[in-house]
Amino acid sequence: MQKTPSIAYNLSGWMDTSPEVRPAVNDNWQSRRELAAALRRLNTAVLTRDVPTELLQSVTATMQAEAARIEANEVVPGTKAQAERNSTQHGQLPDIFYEINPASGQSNAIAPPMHIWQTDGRVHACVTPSWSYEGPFEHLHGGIIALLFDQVLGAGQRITGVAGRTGTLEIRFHHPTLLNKTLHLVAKVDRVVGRKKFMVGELWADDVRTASCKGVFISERNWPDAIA
Ligand SMILES: CCCCC/C=C\C/C=C\C/C=C\C/C=C\CCCC(=O)SCCNC(=O)CCNC(=O)[C@H](O)C(C)(C)COP(=O)(O)OP(=O)(O)OC[C@H]1O[C@@H](n2cnc3c(N)ncnc32)[C@H](O)[C@@H]1OP(=O)(O)O
Repeated sequence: MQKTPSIAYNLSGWMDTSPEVRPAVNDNWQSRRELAAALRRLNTAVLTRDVPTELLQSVTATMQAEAARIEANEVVPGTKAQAERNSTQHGQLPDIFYEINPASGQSNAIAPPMHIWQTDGRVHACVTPSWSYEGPFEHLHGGIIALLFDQVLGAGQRITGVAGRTGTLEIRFHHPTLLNKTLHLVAKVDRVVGRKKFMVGELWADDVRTASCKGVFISERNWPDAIA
């Protein structure tokens, strides 16, 4: 039997329709974005500077104390729990998804963060991975490329109207992908066969296609249309 769509799980409105990152939904999320940006900066600085041991130890002590101050607050673990709070501070599911996703979340310090938008039946994305994402010397880690593709193809499947999980991702790495450069991704639905959505995508650095991806996403059984 079809589940009754719950407003709390409606993701519509999650994806942008323009290359502009949307403003945070409130001051709390704006502050989280700024903290995430500071954490990314700190991480990249630690990885790319010749830092004296004493300074590293001092910063560690400060950061441990700051982490404890944050941890002293009420625990709200994960997208679902955050959405169920349904408060002005926590926002609705699309807002939360936009902020905390590990590939595109503006408020998630481990996200590069990639920005995704939909136009003309395709999904586009741009991202500028820093030194924090290095794999081979001076180039982007292949596992991070897989993350970016999973997210962009996963976002693109919503064009079909039904959400699903990643079944298979197949990536071909054509050329090394430079760091600290704005990359563009594009994805579209190739075909739909039953519950299987076959997606295709490409990663571009300027006019060089550095990787391409095919993905199969399996529509959720009995999942309400509202999740798409
Ligand atoms: C909570 C669900 C909602 C998910 C939310 C996702 C997106 C929301 C939408 C928009 C949001 C925006 C961005 C996207 C965000 C994130 C994207 C990343 C998503 C992920 O990162 S997600 C984590 C990694 N992912 C998993 O953790 C999956 C683990 N796994 C399973 O949960 C099952 O394994 C499943 C569901 C895959 C299938 O299970 P099932 O029981 O529903 O399917 P079943 O066996 O009935 O097969 C039906 C037909 O699919 C074929 N088939 C089966 N498995 C296949 C496979 N792996 N590859 C290719 N084809 C496959 C069969 O061959 C058959 O084909 P045929 O009909 O022709 O016989």
